[in-house]
Amino acid sequence: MRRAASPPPQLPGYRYVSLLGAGGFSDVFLYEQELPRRRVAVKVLLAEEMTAASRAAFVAEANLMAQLSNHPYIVTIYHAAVAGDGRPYFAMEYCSGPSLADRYKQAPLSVVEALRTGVRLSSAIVVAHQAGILHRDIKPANVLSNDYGWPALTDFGISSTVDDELTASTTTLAEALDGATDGGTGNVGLSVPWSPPEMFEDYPRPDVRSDVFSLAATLWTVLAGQTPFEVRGRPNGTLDLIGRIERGAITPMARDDVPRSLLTVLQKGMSTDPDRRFATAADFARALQRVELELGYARTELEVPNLAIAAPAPDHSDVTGDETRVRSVATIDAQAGPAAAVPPAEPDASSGADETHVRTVPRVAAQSADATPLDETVVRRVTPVTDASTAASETADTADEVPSRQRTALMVALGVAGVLVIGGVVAGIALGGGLTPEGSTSASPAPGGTGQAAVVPEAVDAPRLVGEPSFDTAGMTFLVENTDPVEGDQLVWRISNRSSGEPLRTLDGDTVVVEGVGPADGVCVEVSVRRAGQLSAPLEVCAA
Ligand SMILES: Nc1ncnc2c1ncn2[C@@H]1O[C@H](COP(=O)(O)OP(=O)(O)OP(=O)(O)O)[C@@H](O)[C@H]1O
Repeated sequence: MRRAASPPPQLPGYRYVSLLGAGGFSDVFLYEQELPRRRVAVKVLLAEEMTAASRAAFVAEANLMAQLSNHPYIVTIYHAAVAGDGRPYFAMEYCSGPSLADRYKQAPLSVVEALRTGVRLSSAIVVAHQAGILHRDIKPANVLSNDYGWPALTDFGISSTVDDELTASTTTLAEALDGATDGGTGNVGLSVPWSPPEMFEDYPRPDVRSDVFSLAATLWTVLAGQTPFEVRGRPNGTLDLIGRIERGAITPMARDDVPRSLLTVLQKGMSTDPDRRFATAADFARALQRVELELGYARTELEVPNLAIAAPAPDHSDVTGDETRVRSVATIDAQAGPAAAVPPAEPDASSGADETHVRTVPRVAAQSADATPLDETVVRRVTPVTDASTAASETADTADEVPSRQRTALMVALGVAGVLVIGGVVAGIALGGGLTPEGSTSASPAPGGTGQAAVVPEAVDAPRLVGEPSFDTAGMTFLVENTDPVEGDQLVWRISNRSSGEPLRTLDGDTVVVEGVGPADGVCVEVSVRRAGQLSAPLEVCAA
């Protein structure tokens, strides 16, 4: 149940106009800024939520949004301060149009608009992921629209959640259910309809694919006019929804103008198994673009500044045989930037096909997608990886560590205004780059807007290769050694040059086996030591 709004604070330089909405921890008001004169939305933390943790989370939300604010499809933050009554607030772009939730409840979106919106939102998500930020609460209500009708992603309140805040707002599932028995309109379960199944684990490990799921579920919702796991005429309480989400029981779309290819893309985006989803939001966007081309619509550009994303090989995996084959999408142009972005490492044509290249990647600063020379030494972007994020990437091989879904033990954290949050710290992410050298500085700040103090850890030595890689029917095999082991260390690896979004796997032992890889496949593997959430510089082993 929505509470009464708090009184709007007196803000020097701003004149209060009206209430825009009341959230769980904050109110949002419309003000008129005097200079420059414009309308702004001001989000104010509630007086009763002024714990250190809530304040930190609030500041973190402002910082995360500010970090992404230049993006055309992310709400712009203008200013943050503390009001005279002691409440922190931030002023942001006023989005005068309806949210996607308002829209779809009025009438489902047309296919062309859903596609365009999907690509635009994907670009916002790509940029967030590139900066190491998972949104974690993508849903129609968090997609506002501005004066031009463009979508504007907002509400990074969950993204910035820190441990303390979760502690402060954690309750049991039973308590949560009290407020969420009506299929997504309850006080607590508002985000359940768009949440991926991994969020219902005892120890959720969301990663970029979790945001892909929520994005696909959001598009499904605006097309269907209802959430994807809701069944009209049947109970749609939180447990009903969670059960269907875990089973992947998407309710068939009750309209016949949505092409099968689009349904297939959205279904793939909502796969129960994260490995079966699109690996990145960019991949998801490309699939939507292919549908646009298939239908003869103009392709919506993916607005990802200064980042060239190589065109995928034509991907027909998400279309079925009885439909029009889609054309592959050309390379998404980089915005004007200082230099070309760094393509994935190519096998060196000058070297023998059977040669195996082994090199330790030097410690480098994280690089934005610009100005990186294509030389032999450093050829990949590096993005921040936190312990939570790296764990998040380990979908396959951490099953032993993660108890199976035990709903009775499931603890549910209540986020702002009924958002269901399950999980711990802000999840940073690894996206399309190499493993992050521990201690490297980052062009894109790590998800440091969490309100947590930055810690500069001790350097962790890269592992070393023992002997030479060998190849047999199993694939490529090689041995690595943690040269300076500390209790709790783990070796982690992933293929580094195949596509963005390759999962990071924990090595059980010291032998890396890359299945199905032959000596001439040009596959590179990076191996790092993970210690207390930090990764060493990677050892890179390439079959080229
Ligand atoms: N920039 C904005 N322009 C216009 N309206 C806004 C803006 N930001 C938020 N609102 C409105 O204010 C209300 C609350 O905003 P928001 O969702 O960010 O708060 P919250 O406390 O995080 O809520 P929730 O618990 O739903 O996440 C919503 O109805 C939203 O539509």
